[in-house]
Amino acid sequence: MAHLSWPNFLSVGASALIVYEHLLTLDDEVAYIWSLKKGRSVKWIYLFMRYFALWSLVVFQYMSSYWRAYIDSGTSFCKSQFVVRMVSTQLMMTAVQLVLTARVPLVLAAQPALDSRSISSDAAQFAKASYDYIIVGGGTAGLTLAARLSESGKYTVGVLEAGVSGYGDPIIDIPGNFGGDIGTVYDWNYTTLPSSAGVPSVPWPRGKVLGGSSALNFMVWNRPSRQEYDAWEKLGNEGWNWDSVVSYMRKAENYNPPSAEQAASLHTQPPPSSLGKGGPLQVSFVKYVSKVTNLWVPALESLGIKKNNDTFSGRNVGASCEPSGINPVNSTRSYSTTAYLIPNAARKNLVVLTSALVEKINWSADKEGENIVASGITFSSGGKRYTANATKEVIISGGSVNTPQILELSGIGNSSVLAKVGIKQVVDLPSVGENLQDHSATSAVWERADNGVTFDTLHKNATFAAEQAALYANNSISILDEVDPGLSYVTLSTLVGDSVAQEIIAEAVEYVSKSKAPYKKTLLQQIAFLQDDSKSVAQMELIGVDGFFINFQKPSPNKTYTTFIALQQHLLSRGSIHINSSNPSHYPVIDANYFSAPFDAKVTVAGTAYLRTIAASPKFAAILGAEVAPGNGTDLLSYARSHLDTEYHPIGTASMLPRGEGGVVDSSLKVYGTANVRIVDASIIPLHVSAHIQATVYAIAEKAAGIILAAKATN
Ligand SMILES: Cc1cc2nc3c(=O)[nH]c(=O)nc-3n(C[C@H](O)[C@H](O)[C@H](O)COP(=O)(O)OP(=O)(O)OC[C@H]3O[C@@H](n4cnc5c(N)ncnc54)[C@H](O)[C@@H]3O)c2cc1C
Repeated sequence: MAHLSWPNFLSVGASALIVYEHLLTLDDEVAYIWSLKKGRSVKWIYLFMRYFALWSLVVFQYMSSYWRAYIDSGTSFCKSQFVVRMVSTQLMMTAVQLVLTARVPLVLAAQPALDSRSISSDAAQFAKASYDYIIVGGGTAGLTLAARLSESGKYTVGVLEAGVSGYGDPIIDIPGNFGGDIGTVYDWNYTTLPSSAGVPSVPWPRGKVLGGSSALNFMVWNRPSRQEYDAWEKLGNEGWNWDSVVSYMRKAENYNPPSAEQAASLHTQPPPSSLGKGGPLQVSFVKYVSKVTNLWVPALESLGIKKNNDTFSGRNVGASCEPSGINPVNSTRSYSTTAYLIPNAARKNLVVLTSALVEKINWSADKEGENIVASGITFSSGGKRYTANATKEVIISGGSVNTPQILELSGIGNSSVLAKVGIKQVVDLPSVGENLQDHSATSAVWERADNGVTFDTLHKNATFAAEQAALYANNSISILDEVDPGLSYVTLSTLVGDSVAQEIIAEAVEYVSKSKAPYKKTLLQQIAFLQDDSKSVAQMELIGVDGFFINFQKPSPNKTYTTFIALQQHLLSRGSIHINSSNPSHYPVIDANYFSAPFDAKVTVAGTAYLRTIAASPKFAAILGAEVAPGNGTDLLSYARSHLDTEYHPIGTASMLPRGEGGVVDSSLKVYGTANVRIVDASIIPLHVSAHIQATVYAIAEKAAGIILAAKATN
C-alpha cells in the first residue's frame, strides 16, 4: 500500500462501490437483462457499460500500482498505459452516446402522444390543410373511424372535436371515479324538456372531450340478443344483422377472461371464444368485487332467473355479471382515446383538432345527379371562424344529440323546423331528429344493515379514501378498481308473470296499431319482440349498485347503502331533438317524451316493484335494512314519473331506415340527398337494443370504416 497515492485510493474506492452496486442489483440484471434475446443490442450495450467500466478500473489500478517501478524503463510503458486509457474512455463514451441516441425513438414509441402532429389545438394550421375525410366529433365512433381510415396511410383524415383532451386525467381513467366527470368541463350538460306525460326535465350528460361519451360512461361492456341486430336488417338495412355487427365488434375487442378467483366471486366465466381477441379495446372483469356484486347472481337465481354464463352468444337474458372496458394491466378506463387515438397519434395523415365547434357543412356549387356535394365544414375556435376542406367525404360523428343539430344547421331536415330559425333547406329530410329512443331508469335504495363497506365509505371516510388511493397507486386491489358489473336482462313475464304480461302486451298492440309515425315498422318490430315465444329479447335490465346512487335524497353520513335500478330497454315512447336557433352554440331542444306511451309507465312500475323482490331475496335480506326510496307506502307510478332518469343511451335521431319510413341515412350510412355525407355514431341506430350501447357504437364505426374503404376501392 505504501506506493499508493490519493488517486489510487479514489480508484480503489470507486471499484469497491461499483462491485457493491453490482451485487445489490444482480437479481434485477439477471431477470431483466440476461433474459433478453441475444440479438437485442440493448443487452450488449448494457453489459458492456457495466462490466467494461469495472474491468478498466481494475486494469488501471493494477498498472498504476506498478508504474513507479517501470517509469525508469523508458517511455514505452507510459505510452501503452496512455493508449489503454484513451481507448477505454473512447469506447465508454461511444456506448453512452449510443444509449442517449436510442432513447429518442424509444421514448417516442412508448409515448406517441408526445408527437404533436396528430393532436392539435391550432385551428389556423388545421384550416390550411385539405383532407380526404373530415370527421365531425372525436368521440366514441369518431376516433374509431379516424384510426381505421388513416390506417393504410393512403388517406388524410382531419377530426374536429368541440371538447378538450382529458387524456391522462384520473377523473376519467380511474374506474372507481365513474360518474365523477359528469357535470364537469368534459360534459355538454344537456337537459330534456319536461314531458307532456308529467316527467320533469331530466339531466342528460354527454361527453364533450376527446373520446366523447366513452370518456364519461360507466364502462359496462355487453351485447344484446341476436334478434335485436337481425331486426335492423328486417327494417330494410341489408347487411346489418347479428353476424355482421358482431364480427366488427370482435374486431374492436381484446377480451381478458376472468381469473379463477374472479370467476368464482362474480359467478360468471364467459368462454374466450365468445369475444374478440387482439382488438384495441380492453375488455376485462372488475378486480374489486363488492358484496352486492358477489351476491347478485345467486340472489337472482333464488328468484327463478336462470344463470346465463355467456351473454355474448346472442341470448343475453338471465342472471349474469358483465365485463367492463378496463385495461387490466394498470386498471384504467379503456376508451376510444386510449385505444384508437393515442397508439396512432404519430401518424402524419391523421390530425385531431380539439376545442373546435363545427357549425355547419359547406356545400359545393356542383351536384352529383340529384345529390348535393359537401366541400367541407365551417367551424369556430378561440372566437374565430374557419373553414376546412374535404376532398372525399364529410362524416358526422357528433352523437345522438349533436348530429341532428349539425344536419339542421346545414339545411338538412324538416322545412318547418328550418324555416322557424331562418335556415335555407338544401335537402328535405323530415325524419332528422325524430325517432328518438332512450333507456329509462328508476332506482330504489336500502340501508345496509351490516353497514358493510361501499362507495359511500369511500366518499365519506377520508382515511379509508387515502388508504384505497395508496393501494390503487401501488396497482393493488382497491375500491377504486370498482365498477358495478352485477346487471341482468329479464323479460316482461319475469317481472309480472305470464298472464299480466299478456294484458300489457295487448294494450301495446293497440297503441302501436294507432301509430301513424313514418317509423311505425320499428314499433311493430317491438311488438314482435314482446310476442316472441322464445322470450329471448329482454324488456328490463336490473342492476345492483354498491352505494347510495340517487340524487333526489341525501344519504346519512353514518350509514352505507345498496341501490337497485330497473332500466326499461324497449320504450314505445318516441321523442325528438331539434334546433330552435340558427346559432350553433345554442343547445338543441331535447324532447325525450318519456311515458307518452302508457305501456312504458306500466313496465317501469313493474320493474320498480321487482327491485323490492330482489331486496327481499334471502341473500339480500340478510344484509339490507330499511327501504330509503321509494319508501313504504309510496305510490310507484307517481314515484317513477317524478324520479325517472336516463340510462344515457339516446339513439335514433338520424335513423338508418328507408327514406320514406323515417330514414335519414341508408345502409351505407350516407345521408339521403347527399353524395358524400355520412353519419357514423349512435344516432343511426333505428331500433333500440337491450344492452349498454358502447360496444354497439364501436361495432358501427368499425363496420362504417369497412364500408367507406370498400367504396373507395371500387371507385
Ligand atoms: C354518463 C354516461 C354513462 C354511460 N354508461 C355506459 C356504459 O356503462 N356502457 C355503455 O356501453 N354505454 C354507456 N353509455 C353510452 C355510450 O357511452 C354512448 O352511447 C356512446 O359512447 C356514444 O357514442 P357516439 O360516438 O355516438 O357519441 P359520443 O361518444 O358522445 O361522441 C360525440 C362527439 O362529438 C363531439 N361533438 C358534438 N358536436 C360537435 C360539434 N358541433 N363540433 C365538434 N365536435 C362535436 C362531442 O363533443 C363528442 O366528443 C354512457 C353514456 C353516458 C353519457
